[in-house]
Amino acid sequence: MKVAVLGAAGGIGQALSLLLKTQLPAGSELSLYDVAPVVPGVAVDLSHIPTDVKVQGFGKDDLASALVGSDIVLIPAGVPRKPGMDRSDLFNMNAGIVKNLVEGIADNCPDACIGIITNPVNTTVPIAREVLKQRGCYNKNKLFGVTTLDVIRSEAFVAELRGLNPANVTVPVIGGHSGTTILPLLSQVEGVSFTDEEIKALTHRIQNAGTEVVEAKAGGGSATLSMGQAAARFCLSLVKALEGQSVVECTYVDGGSEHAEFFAQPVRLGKGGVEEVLPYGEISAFEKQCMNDMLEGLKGDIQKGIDFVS
Ligand SMILES: NC(=O)C1=CN([C@@H]2O[C@H](COP(=O)(O)OP(=O)(O)OC[C@H]3O[C@@H](n4cnc5c(N)ncnc54)[C@H](O)[C@@H]3O)[C@@H](O)[C@H]2O)C=CC1
Ligand SMILES: O=C([O-])CC(=O)C(=O)O
Repeated sequence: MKVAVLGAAGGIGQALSLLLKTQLPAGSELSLYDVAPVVPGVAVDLSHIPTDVKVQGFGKDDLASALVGSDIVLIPAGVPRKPGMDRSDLFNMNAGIVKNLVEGIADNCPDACIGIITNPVNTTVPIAREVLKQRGCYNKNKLFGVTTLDVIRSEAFVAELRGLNPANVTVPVIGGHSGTTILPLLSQVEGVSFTDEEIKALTHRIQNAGTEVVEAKAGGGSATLSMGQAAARFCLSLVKALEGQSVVECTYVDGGSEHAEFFAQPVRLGKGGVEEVLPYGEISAFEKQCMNDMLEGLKGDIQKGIDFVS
């Protein structure tokens, strides 16, 4: 199994690469690419950890070598938010970065599963689709917006509120990955009930958790460590799936929803990537209202990505 991380020298990239160096199956290869000159050093540093995962670093002119033979490509390359910015404010900087990197994927490892982390995810994933379509190698079962951070935050916050072990808490999160498009299905958390006030407050906290980190970091960036963990969880699920196990994760995918062209919901992963987009089940009246209120915004985010490429 070969996993490439594009943007590997950044805050997310380094945390993610560390987790993958210690948790990928024995015999895997980890390929680290970044335009920052420190990337070979990140690879050397990680290579001193005694696990059976081979790490190689690639600088800005070596994208092709970094990508060739990859089964999974994760993209956390790009600029993070500062206080006062929305994720959509990152579009001007990050849209072109994602477009270029996905062109590289199309040219060098067109069959790889691609996990997009770069914000605004609601828009960068449609950009990736349009690029892959233009290059004639689009497989909707292999393109994912990584929304796992919304899931792990929901698990952490629910467990914290009810004094539970987070390992035993599961919360599906559907929709997109910004503000009100993030829709945690708290009505589906097993064995736990909430008052209407708790539901409102928790939903708001989950939707604004990225901003909570951005403000706490006071200009020093956005979530990197929790995102590293979230991306590692998603990647390791994908590895298991490609090896033949059936695994379910919530992720932002193409074509599985009546609501919007791209939509995050539970997906059964297998050898071919997405095996089945699962129904998200019954939702509460509050969740239905939240969904209706956010759909227009989500569709606008998606269209912006399509327009960028065409
Ligand atoms: N999907 C999600 O849930 C989350 C997404 N993010 C997003 O992830 C992105 C990265 O965040 P951080 O790691 O905190 O930023 P960072 O600034 O620490 O790292 C970004 C890295 O990308 C590299 N880079 C820039 N242009 C590149 C290119 N063309 N090719 C390869 N590498 C390139 C930079 O050199 C840098 O090392 C941001 O867009 C951020 O908004 C952040 C948190 C959660
Ligand atoms: O909020 C941000 O800019 C980064 C992000 O996507 C998150 O932490 O969920």
